[in-house]
Amino acid sequence: MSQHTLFGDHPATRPLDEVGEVQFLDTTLRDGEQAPGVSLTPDDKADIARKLDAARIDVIEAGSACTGPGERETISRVTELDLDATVTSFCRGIRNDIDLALECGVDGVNLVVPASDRHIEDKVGTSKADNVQSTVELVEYAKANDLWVEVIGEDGSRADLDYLEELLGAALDAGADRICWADTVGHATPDRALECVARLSELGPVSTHTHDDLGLAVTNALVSIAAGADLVHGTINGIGERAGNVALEEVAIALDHGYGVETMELTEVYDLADLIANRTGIPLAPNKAVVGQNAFTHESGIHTDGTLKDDAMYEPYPPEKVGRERRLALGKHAGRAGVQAALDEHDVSVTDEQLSEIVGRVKEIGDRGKRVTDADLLTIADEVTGQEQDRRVELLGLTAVSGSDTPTASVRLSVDGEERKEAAVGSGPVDAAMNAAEAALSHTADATLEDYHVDAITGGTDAMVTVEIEMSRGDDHVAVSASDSDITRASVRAMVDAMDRLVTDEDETLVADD
Ligand SMILES: CC(C)C(=O)C(=O)O
Repeated sequence: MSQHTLFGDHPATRPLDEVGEVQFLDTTLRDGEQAPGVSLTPDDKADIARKLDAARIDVIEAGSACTGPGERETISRVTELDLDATVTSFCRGIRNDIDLALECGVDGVNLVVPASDRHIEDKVGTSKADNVQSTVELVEYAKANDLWVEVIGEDGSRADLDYLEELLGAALDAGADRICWADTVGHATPDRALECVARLSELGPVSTHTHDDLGLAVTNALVSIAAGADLVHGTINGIGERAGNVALEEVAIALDHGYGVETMELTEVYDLADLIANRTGIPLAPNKAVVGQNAFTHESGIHTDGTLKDDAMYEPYPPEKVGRERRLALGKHAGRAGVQAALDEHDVSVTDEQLSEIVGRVKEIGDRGKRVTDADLLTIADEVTGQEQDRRVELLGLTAVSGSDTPTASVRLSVDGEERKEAAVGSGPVDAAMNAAEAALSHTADATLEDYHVDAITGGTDAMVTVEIEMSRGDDHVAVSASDSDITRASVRAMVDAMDRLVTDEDETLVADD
C-alpha cells in the first residue's frame, strides 16, 4: 500500500498518487459571483472564462440562466467564445430553468435538487418520493435535449445517506452523466466526506463540492478524491457564499506537490487570481496560500539569509511554478544578508560598517510599523555613504477635477530644472493625474507602472492613505511609497519619486530636445 493513503488503510480510500485523472469544474462565475457584493459584467465573465480555459479548466459553470435576461446575456457571451471547456449553467429542479439554459447555448447543466429533509420539506415543500420522480423526469428532459448533465444533491452532507444514494442513483439510471456530493454549508468533517463520497462513488462518476465554513474545504476535496471523486468543484481564490468555496488553486497545488497529480495549468494561476480579485473587488489576503502577496516574500533575517543560500530553504515549491516571483522584503526583522542583497540589486556598494548602520536604520523604520521600500533603502544608503544626489525629477504642482464630467488632471514637474506641464483625462482623478504625470515624463524615459496599491492608515473620510507603487525601466525595478491625506497627491508623488530613482544615470540627458 502507498504511503499516500489518507485515513491509513481505510478500505474506502485509494492512494492519491494513484488516482489518475482529476478534473476541475470552476464555479467562480456562479457560486463565486454569489459572494456578497460581487456582480460581473458580460465582459468580465468573458475575460475570466477565456483565462479559465487557457488554464485548462475542464468545466466552466458560467452562471444561473434563471437569474434574468442580464445573466443570460453573460452566459451567452461565454458560450459564444467556443472554448475547449464544457460550459454549463446552474439549474434548479425546474424544467423552465433547463429551457432558459438551452437558450444560452450551454453544453450542459448542473441540476440542483434538494437532498436533505430540511431542503426537501422546509424549502421546496415536496416529499422524498416526488423529489426522486421529478429528478428522473428532469434528467430525461435534459438528456433528450443533448445536454451534459450533472445532478447535485443540495445539502448532501446533511442528508440521510441511504436517501442520497436512492436519489442520485435514480439520476444516474435516468441518464445523468455524473452526480455530485455537495457540502452546501461546509458542515462536513473529513470522515463524513469520506463516508458519503465512498458510498456515492459505488454508483457512478462523482463530483465533490466543498465549502470552507469549518476551514476544511481543501481537506474535504482531497478526502473526496481519495474516496473516489474524479471531479472537483471550486472557485479561484476560494470566493463564494459565506466563507467561500474550496480554492481550486489550493487543490491543484496540493495534488501536484503532494501526490504528483496534474490538474489545471499551474503557471496561469497567479494571473487568474489577480484578474478575479480585480473584477470581483474581493482582494487577496496577503497570507492567502499560493496567490497572496506574502506567499513567496521573505522578510526575517534568518529566512532571508537561508533563502539567499538555497531558494528552497523556506519554500515548499518554487514561485515560478504558479506564475510568481520570489521577493525579499525589508522591515524590522531584516538582517545583513537581506539588506546587502537589496543593495546589490540596485548596484549600491557599501562598507561593512556602513552596512551595519543601514541595517539599523532599516530596522528603525520597521519598528515604527512601516514597510521599507526600495526608495527608503536607497535614501538611507545615500545618507550613510554621504552620496546624497540632487533630485532630478520633482513635483511642482497638481490639479485634479472630478464630477459628473470626465475626470481631468494637470501636473507640473521639474525635470533637470526644466518645467514640464501636461494634462490628461482618466477613469477617475487618480487615473487622470497618473496619466498626466506619465505624459510629462514620457519625453524623459520609458518606464512602466508594474504595481499600484493603496492602504488607508487611519479611518474616516480624512484618512491618511499610503500609496505603494512599483515601476520598472529596462532591467531596473523600484518600489516607492508616499503617504498623504489626498490619494491623488500620494499617487503622483510616489510615481514622481520612482521616476527620480529610475533616471539617476549620470550621463543621461533628461531635458527634451526642441
Ligand atoms: C451546488 C450548489 C447547490 C451549491 O452551490 C452548494 O450546494 O453549495
